Amino acid sequence: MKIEYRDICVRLGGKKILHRVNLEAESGKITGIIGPNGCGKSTLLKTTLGIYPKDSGDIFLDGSSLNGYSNKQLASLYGYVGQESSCIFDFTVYEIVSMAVSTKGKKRKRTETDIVMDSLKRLGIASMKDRNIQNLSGGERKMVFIARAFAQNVDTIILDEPTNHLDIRHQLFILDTLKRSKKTIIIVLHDLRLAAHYCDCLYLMDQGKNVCHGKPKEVLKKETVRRVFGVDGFAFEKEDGTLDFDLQMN
Ligand SMILES: Nc1ncnc2c1ncn2[C@@H]1O[C@H](COP(=O)(O)OP(=O)(O)OP(=O)(O)O)[C@@H](O)[C@H]1O
Repeated sequence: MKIEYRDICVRLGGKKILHRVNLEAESGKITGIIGPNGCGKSTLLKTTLGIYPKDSGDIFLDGSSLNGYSNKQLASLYGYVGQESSCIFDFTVYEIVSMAVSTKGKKRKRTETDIVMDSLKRLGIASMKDRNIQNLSGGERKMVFIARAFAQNVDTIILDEPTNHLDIRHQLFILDTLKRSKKTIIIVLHDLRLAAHYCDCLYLMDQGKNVCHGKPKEVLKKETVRRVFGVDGFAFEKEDGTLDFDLQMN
């Protein structure tokens, strides 16, 4: 599915946070959102689910406006993995993931157990199924919430810094899993190396506005990186054709 954010304006606590932000996420591609702390990345994602109301602007799914959809309807359209992965209730990993499996109005060939276990296996955490979510580490919890997004069995997954709390092996594993899924992925990333390597398209934001977008090599140019992040770095193509990011540290 293709998602388009058109001219999204958001005001929070009387302050304008997003100023006519645009974004298009193509079907089956990974679209990354990057930008300094506080520039509005999470706010944009939260408008997708109606967590924050829009002042103006609209979001379209495959060309149809989602204006007027309830938060519940919006939540059923996307898998969402927020920054927070804490849970105050005593649920097992299995129970958390099973909450995403919708039984309403769908004739399913697979049982709830199949769907939950497939999602846990996909994330390599099937052995944790009976553990209390509260007793897991931050990284383990993050994996559970990503498994839950897969169990929802929707075309689009939206993730806010999913690599947060994960060790480097799991960061790569998660991004490889998302890439292989061929779903429409919108992802906020801080690590510009991961953004350059894994994203098909990047949107750079600053101070609640779009700065530029395009292929990682076009966005992560030396001048742009210096202007927006205040550091020296740039994306470059390696011999095998994949992209990397060179951060110069003095
Ligand atoms: N509920 C809220 N009420 C008032 N201001 C808010 C609220 N949520 C976020 N903000 C402000 O909106 C701005 C954008 O925040 P947001 O969390 O979207 O940034 P971000 O780009 O995701 O940052 P980070 O990279 O640090 O996660 C910040 O200045 C933040 O303080």
